[in-house]
Amino acid sequence: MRAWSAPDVPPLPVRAPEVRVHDSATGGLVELVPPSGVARMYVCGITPYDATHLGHAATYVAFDLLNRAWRGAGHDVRYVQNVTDVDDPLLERATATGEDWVELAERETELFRTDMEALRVLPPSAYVGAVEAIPLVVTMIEQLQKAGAVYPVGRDLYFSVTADDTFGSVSGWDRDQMLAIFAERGGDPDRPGKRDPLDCLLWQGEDLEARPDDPAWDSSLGRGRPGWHIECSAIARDHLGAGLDVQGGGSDLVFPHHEMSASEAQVAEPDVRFARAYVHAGMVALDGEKMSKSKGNLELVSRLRGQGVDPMAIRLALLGHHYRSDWEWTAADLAGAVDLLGRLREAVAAPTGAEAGPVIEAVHRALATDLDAPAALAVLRDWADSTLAGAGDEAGAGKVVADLADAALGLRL
Ligand SMILES: Nc1ncnc2c1ncn2[C@@H]1O[C@H](COS(=O)(=O)NC(=O)[C@@H](N)CS)[C@@H](O)[C@H]1O
Ligand SMILES: [Zn+2]
Repeated sequence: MRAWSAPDVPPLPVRAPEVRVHDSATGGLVELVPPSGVARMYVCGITPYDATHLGHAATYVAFDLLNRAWRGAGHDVRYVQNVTDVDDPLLERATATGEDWVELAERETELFRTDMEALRVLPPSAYVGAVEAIPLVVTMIEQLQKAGAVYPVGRDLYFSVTADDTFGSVSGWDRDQMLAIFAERGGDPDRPGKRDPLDCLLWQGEDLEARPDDPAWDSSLGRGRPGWHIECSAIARDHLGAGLDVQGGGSDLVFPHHEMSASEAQVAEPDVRFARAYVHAGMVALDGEKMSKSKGNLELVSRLRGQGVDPMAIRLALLGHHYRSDWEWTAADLAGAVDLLGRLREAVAAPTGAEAGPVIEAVHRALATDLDAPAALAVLRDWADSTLAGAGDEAGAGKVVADLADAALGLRL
């Protein structure tokens, strides 16, 4: 599947330090020096409807910071992202709005691409849809069958979580916590015939009585469609190989999605840990509740853009919050970002300014420390304030700071 066009990344005169990020599995900071020299990151993509809300945008900007921090430290990055272009929530939305589910997915994926371009998010090297990945999914399920980790319930196939003795190591949750949230996030703990309530769906067999409108594909497993978690295990393994550096997404994916994806991949490739770090972005709320499609409390990037809001002001507002924090989107947030954007642009346009060298070093250090964009913005704001107050006489400082803001933060000033 086509990704989107890449913004240019201006070269900087100095190399950034190696980046350390918080790993959900260990609860600590992990230094992400890619052993293979090429950083490999899988970030879960959208389920293409109600795109691109500001929660989506905040999460993809967060991983864009990691992508840029790796590049700033001199590493190439192989970044893979999926599109969950077949799954229950998408089919339900298509039915509810009377749309063809394929057209809905294509339209919303295209809107997402244009929003990512406007926000200057670097595109993935591979952008893979669940539908196009069905052969990869079937192959991985066949491997899991050989490992004895698959069993049927009716027409469907389930993954047996007891097949993986590291199950639970991504979230660190105990069974009660898992059981409490599993049903809310797509699980079916109470389905009769399952060996363990936490076992998850791998393949949903076609059932023309119960779900006559559902799409289905022929496979060695029979006619059906893939479950959610296995899609990411299979796409990541195929496009990045086992032992990738980061599996990423919003914090609502820690369990069951990333736990199950890792377990399935690890049973398929027992000797290698699926990812060296599991990185999760906080939840953005609106009107007091997490922005979510089911609640419909959404602010869309495209709506703001349609109102003439500069996408760089949207990006700046997102960067003002630490990527792991949960926070509330407000109009005041955006207004503050519009104002700061104006000040930064005025300062970098000044013929001389305060010394740029220390700004590069401080911004790089902030981002290398768990992607601390708010700290990086404070450095830029201080530089702009002193430059606009007439301090410093370094000719060309503005150009250097503008290149830094672009390369490290994706902000085109
Ligand atoms: N309110 C929110 N704040 C921050 N991130 C969010 C929010 N809502 C969703 N996300 C993140 O946005 C990404 C896409 O979410 S999604 O459209 O629901 N799609 C999925 O979660 C699956 N397609 C992943 S394979 C996920 O990483 C999710 O965690
Ligand atoms: Zn995923």
